[in-house]
Amino acid sequence: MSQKRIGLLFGGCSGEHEVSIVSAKTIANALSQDENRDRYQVLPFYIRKDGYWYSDDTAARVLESTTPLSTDSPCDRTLWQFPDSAAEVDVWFPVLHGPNGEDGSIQGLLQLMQVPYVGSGIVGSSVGMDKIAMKMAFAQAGLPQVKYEAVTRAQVWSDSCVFPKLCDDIEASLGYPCFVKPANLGSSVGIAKVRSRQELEAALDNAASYDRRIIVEAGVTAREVECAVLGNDYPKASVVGEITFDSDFYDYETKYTAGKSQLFIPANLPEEVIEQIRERAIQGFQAVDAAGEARVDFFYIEATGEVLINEINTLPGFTATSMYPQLWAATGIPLPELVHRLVELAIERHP
Ligand SMILES: Nc1ncnc2c1ncn2[C@@H]1O[C@H](COP(=O)(O)OP(=O)(O)OP(=O)(O)O)[C@@H](O)[C@H]1O
Ligand SMILES: C[C@@H](N)C(=O)O
Ligand SMILES: [Mg+2]
Ligand SMILES: [Mg+2]
Repeated sequence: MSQKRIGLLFGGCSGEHEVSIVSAKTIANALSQDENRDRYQVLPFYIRKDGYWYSDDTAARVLESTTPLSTDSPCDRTLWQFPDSAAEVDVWFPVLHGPNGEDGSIQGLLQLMQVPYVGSGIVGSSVGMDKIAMKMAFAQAGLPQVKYEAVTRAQVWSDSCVFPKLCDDIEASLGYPCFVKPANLGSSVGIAKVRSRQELEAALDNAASYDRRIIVEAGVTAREVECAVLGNDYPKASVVGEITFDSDFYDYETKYTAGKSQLFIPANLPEEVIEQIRERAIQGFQAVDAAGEARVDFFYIEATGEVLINEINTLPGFTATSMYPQLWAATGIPLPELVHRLVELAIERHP
């Protein structure tokens, strides 16, 4: 059996660049472990923060050191010249979180290349990434979620009385605390929990620096639970996991600093709640037309028994503190088997 060449794409023009490198390292190791050693040859492709592609030794060095390349030095290719070895890839494995990687951009490029790629297609990626579009799709599927308002950068950075009126409306409809988020990001980058008018104004201004689309959500006091999904047309849900932490919310530092959060897998929840979460994870996956992999995040409000869908991540993290691989390991699919299945699902979807 000849080895398949897996084009591992990581880095990217995204606020989650650093997380992507760490996730990609985990996946590269898993693709080279056990039976995967005979199945796959990993070709690393690193996308610098300014969009230039690097392969071979340079990409391998970034992966090994988990240190991004500086954008100060010029690249000897143009933005549209891909490394020659890109033509040798049998299956692409994007491990790019956030804008330009999880939002349908790279999926469009890979689709044009006519080479199978892991994960969601263009629609699933873009609808899953944009929290406003995602919530509309979830609402259409009848999935309960928090109350929210959609905002544009133009409203936030307007010269007139539009901005004060916008803040009045948010205060009236959502109250405090509320969460301000760039619509297209992840790892809590650009997210703020706000408790006052002054914080709201600052948070909207900050979110507008990341994205022209912004979402503001009513804050809930809830347990945070996550469920992993795997599959194409017949997706399966993993066991459910819970995250606890002492910080104000599950922010970037809490997510990626060892010891700042605790994961409980499986979550200690009533059986009917677990089943509801697993069912809704699959409904959320299908509502945005996701494929391959996704992690669906929920709020469980213990006092009322409500389960609210928070979001879907169509390119979930694979860092040491990330839930997706741990949820599958606890469900009986160890990491090398998981990445193998993801490659097989890519081939099934793009025969
Ligand atoms: N409406 C809300 N009420 C209470 N807490 C919230 C709310 N929205 C977000 N949070 C807090 O902020 C965290 C990050 O939110 P969210 O999952 O939407 O962001 P993200 O950047 O897409 O994260 P990731 O992709 O890394 O999971 C949540 O895990 C939770 O701790
Ligand atoms: C990578 C990060 N956005 C996650 O959802 O795990
Ligand atoms: Mg997310
Ligand atoms: Mg989340």
